[in-house]
Amino acid sequence: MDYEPPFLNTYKTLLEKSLEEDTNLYSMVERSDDEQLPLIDLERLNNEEERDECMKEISEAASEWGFFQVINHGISNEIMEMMISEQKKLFHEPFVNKLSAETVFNLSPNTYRWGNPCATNLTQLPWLEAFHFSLTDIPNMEHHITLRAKTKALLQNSNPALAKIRSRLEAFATRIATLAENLVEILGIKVNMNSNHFQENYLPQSSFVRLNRYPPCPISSKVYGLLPHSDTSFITILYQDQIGGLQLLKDGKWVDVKPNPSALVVNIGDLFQALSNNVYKSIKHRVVAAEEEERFSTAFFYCPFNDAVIQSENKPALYKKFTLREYRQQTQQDVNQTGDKVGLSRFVL
Ligand SMILES: O=C(O)CCC(=O)C(=O)O
Ligand SMILES: [Fe+2]
Repeated sequence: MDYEPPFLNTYKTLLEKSLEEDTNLYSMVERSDDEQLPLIDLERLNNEEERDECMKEISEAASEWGFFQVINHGISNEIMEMMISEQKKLFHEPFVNKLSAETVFNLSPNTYRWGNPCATNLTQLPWLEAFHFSLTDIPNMEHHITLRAKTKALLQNSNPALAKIRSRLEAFATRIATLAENLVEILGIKVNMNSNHFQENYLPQSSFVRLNRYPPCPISSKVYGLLPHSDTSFITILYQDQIGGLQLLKDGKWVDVKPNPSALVVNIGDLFQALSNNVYKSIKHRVVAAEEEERFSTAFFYCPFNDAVIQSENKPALYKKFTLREYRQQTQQDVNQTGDKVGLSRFVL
């Protein structure tokens, strides 16, 4: 198919080396079938009698699981379906169009990514392609298109999916940012932050929307769809299609996050774990590669601006204060040197 990134060709040497070993990546840590991820009905926040109980469930899920699902979250099925269908069209554009999207649409470098050019063995190779959009890039896409009005027809012919996705991204990001703001405010109250803390200190202009596609994978027991990781964000909100594959680590076992068409998955990121002094947990998660079917997910990473200072009000503080910029520099350095991001443990006092 002309839209598939050339995984097999590009990573031929890695594949040949590792195929000789008879390992199954997923049998190394046990899976748990009996754990049920909390499912929270946000409609209850609008009911005076149930509001407090609902807030309590949200913060308990964030500290016990670091993950929960929400329904009645205010983002209509229509918005989600339009986003996903546009996302599909985008990923089904010829591979060369996806590669040239950054230049044509004036996007930040590394918006489109696939695989891992630094992988030295198969376990470091995510079987994934993604568009990682900075929120500040989305309006610029329009600007750029307008500026090049004369060539617009040409652009739309060569890459109609990207020309159209801007409005879908905007509708999705605006609504999901409101949900993120409501959730962090609720979570913040439970760890003694005043209700405007996020608005006053972090103005989240540097949030991201990430569109993920997991291509069918002929060697699905040997690679991850997405490697085990924690998110850097305050919180992440994710919509996944019905294929399944997302798993989170709980008490040393991998737990499936079963798809639910009405639910969004919320998880705590590293920054909120630090800000809450470990009350809330940024939990490792991964995606299992699937053999037959492609899988789509859409993630919103609620992040502060780069110079925002992350420091907990709770005493005694467990982490040094740091800025998001410092955190990113450290994790990048660790990834380059060790292949792993290391993360918050670098900032422990
Ligand atoms: O695709 C998924 O289900 C998870 C995606 C994810 O964890 C991420 O993009 O950080
Ligand atoms: Fe993630």
